[in-house]
Order: sequence, then C-alpha cells, then structure tokens
Amino acid sequence: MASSTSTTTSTQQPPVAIICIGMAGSGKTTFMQRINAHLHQKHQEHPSTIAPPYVLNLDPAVRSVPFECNIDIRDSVNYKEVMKQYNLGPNGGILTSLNLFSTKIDQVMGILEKRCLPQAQQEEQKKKKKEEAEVLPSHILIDTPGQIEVFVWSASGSILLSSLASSFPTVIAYIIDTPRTTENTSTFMSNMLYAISILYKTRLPMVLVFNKTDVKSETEAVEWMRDFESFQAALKKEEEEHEREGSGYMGSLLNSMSLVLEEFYNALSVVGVSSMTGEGVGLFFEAVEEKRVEFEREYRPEMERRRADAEVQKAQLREKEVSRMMKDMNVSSKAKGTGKYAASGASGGGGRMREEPETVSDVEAMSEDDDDDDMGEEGGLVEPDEREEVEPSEDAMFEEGLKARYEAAMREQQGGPAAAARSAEYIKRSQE
Ligand SMILES: Nc1nc2c(ncn2[C@@H]2O[C@H](COP(=O)(O)OP(=O)(O)OP(=O)(O)O)[C@@H](O)[C@H]2O)c(=O)[nH]1
Repeated sequence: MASSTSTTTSTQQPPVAIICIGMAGSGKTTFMQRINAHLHQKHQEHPSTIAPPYVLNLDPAVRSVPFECNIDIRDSVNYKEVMKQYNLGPNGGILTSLNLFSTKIDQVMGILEKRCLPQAQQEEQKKKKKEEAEVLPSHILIDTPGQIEVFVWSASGSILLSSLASSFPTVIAYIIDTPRTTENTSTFMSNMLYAISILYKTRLPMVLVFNKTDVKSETEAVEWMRDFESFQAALKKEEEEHEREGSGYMGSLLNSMSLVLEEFYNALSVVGVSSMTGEGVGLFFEAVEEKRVEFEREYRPEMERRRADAEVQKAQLREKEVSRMMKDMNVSSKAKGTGKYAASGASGGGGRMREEPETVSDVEAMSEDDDDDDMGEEGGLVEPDEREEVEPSEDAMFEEGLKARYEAAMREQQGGPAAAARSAEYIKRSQE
C-alpha cells in the first residue's frame, strides 16, 4: 500500500508533472480526483513540509471537474462558443480550444514556474524580503481530454507537452479501464498498441495505470504482459471457445505482437489502482518517483541532445541561407557599381543608384558594360588600381556587416527559448 516516501518528496526539487491520458471513460477524471485527494491528505498531515499539488485541467469539454483546479482551460476558452463560431463538431471544438489555449503557453509556463520552481521561488522570496521559503508543490497534476488523439497528435498537444517537459520532470500516467481491456486478448493488445504509440510520440516516461481494480483485478493483464506463455494460453482458450472462422491469422498476429511488445513492457511501470476505493494509489506514487529518476537520468539528457541537434541543424541551415543571400548580394552589388543601368549624375557618375538586374543575361550584359566603363575610366576619370584598393575594402566591410545582421535576424527567427510560444502564435494566427 501507500508508501510515505513516495509523497514526501523534498520540496526543494522541482515538482514532477503527471499527465493523465486515457481513453474516454477509462476513469481519468476520477483518478485525478483520487490522487489529488491523496496529496491533499498528505498536506493536511504535514502542512509545514508538504504542499498541496498544483492542478491543471486541459479538457475544455468537461462539464464539471470534481476537484479544485489552479489553471482551467475553460477559464480561457469557451468550448461551446468555439464550436459555434468555427462551425465545428465536438472533436474539432476540442482541438481548436486546445490550439487557442496553447497560444497562451508562455503565460501558463510563467505561472507554473513562479509557483512551483525552487529558483523562481527564491527570487520571489528575495523580492518580498520574506524570511521563510514557502513549501512548494511536489506534484503538478494535469487532466487531458478523453479524445487522446486530439491531445497527443495535435501541434498544440506537442507544444504543451514539450514546454512542460523542458521545465519539469514529466511522467505520463496512461489510464486503462481494466475490466474492459481484459475482456479479450485483442482489446488488450489494441490498448497496449495505443500506449506504445503515445510512448513513442511523446518520448516521456510512462506509468500504466490499470484502473477500476475494485471491479476486476489487474493480475491477469500484468501476467499477459510479463509472461508470454500466459498470453498465448489465453489466446488459445479464446480460439477454442469461439471457434472463430479465420482466427488463425488473428491468432498468429497477436502472438507475434506479444513477442514484439516484450521490450516495450520492460520499459514500463505497471500499477493496479481503484480510483473508487483509493487502493494502489501509494504504489502509483512510488512508480512516479521511479520515473522521475528515470526522466532525469535518461530522458532529460536525450531531450537536451535532441535540442542541441536541432540547434546545430538550425545553425547549418542559417549558414546556408546566409551564404546564399550573400551570393545574391554579391551579384547585385557588383552590378550596382557602374554600367548602363547606373543613374547618371546621382552619385557624381559613380552609378550607385542604378536599377537591379532582373535576369542572368542582364547581369552578364552589365558586367560587359562594366569592362567598357573601366576602359573609359582609364581614359581619365578614375585609376583602376585606385578603385581596386578602395572598393573591395568598402565592400568587405559592407558584406561583413550585412552578413552579421542577416545571421542575427535568422537566429531571431528560428531558434531561442520562445520558439514554442511563436509556434503557438502561428496556430493562433491560423485560427483567425
Ligand atoms: N468501479 C469503478 N468505477 C470507476 C473507477 N474509476 C472511474 N470509474 C467510473 O468510470 C466512469 C468514467 O469515469 P471518468 O472519470 O468520468 O472517466 P474519464 O476518463 O475522465 O472520462 P472522459 O472525461 O469521458 O474522458 C464513471 O462512471 C466513474 O464513476 C474505479 O476505479 N472503479
């Protein structure tokens, strides 16, 4: 049962964000209510050392939430209005509401960091000249819409998840309706495949929560995961019972799947919970604690490596773009100096104001004219040697400055910590 160590995490480390994901009706909201109540109870028992959790509701379509939320998507987006205004169905309404909410991600993260991160709190403490530090929450709980695909596979879902994971150790709690999932092997396998796709899409540590264990124990499901032979035996039994036509194909597919999924099962923590009775909640928090350590050990370095790779790629792209632009500039600046397109008299005959060439043949024609002009200049206006000495250094300085400005502008455009916020801005604009 409940272990006290699991929920008495040192308040000085950042809280772990638990994102509850699961199919509609799997019991996410009831589970959220249960773990929220558990943490509140811990807070009441040790008010000076344990703070209540910080709670977010990201389900815009839920009618009522049976727990108090610190941040509720429904406060910023009216799901029904969104459906009406954009002429959308329920799923489109949820997706658009999430998109609209994700445009505020920088504000949401600002609040979360201020309320939950030790560094931010220390600054706040200094500002307010407080003697004692406030106890920080050890957990951030996040409820998501039942339409998993809307959350997990949407741009806004990715923005929300990656923003959270960049500031806090983040764990996915995948909630499974145990009685329904263990009805038969194919339902079980479908649910596992769903979980695997979420694991690979989010690349975050995951705890599988077999919910509703008061109705049916998780033992059978766990056995199917841990022991390949027991899954095969269940499969065989089903085939015999139903004597299904063509079940040979289905059976061999499920068999192969269970072998393939072995690796995936090993990467997961599995717990059985009853959100109704509270049984197994302590075990869940122990599993979360394990995953927090795993996040710091494996996921964060991997995340940082991916971010560094992306930075390198962006820098290479930037470099390429800048040299391409500089090449273009070279062509046009060469063509600018003199020639038939030069605006006569505008710069004392220097031809600085002439028109840009529009085609390659224009450029060639212009450079031929330049040669002619040189000859003309040799005739008395400017010494070619003199011009070579002066102009390249001016050009070089001009190009250097220009290159630096382009590079800075492209860095501004492509990278930086506000990239997620900008993507969110993009989503917002696309909604308009
Ligand atoms: N017996 C039992 N019923 C549960 C448990 N957890 C949830 N339920 C019931 O399952 C139903 C669905 O629960 P919800 O918490 O609304 O499920 P949800 O996943 O949030 O549903 P959506 O909001 O539609 O995505 C409700 O009738 C709950 O009472 C449990 O541990 N045991």
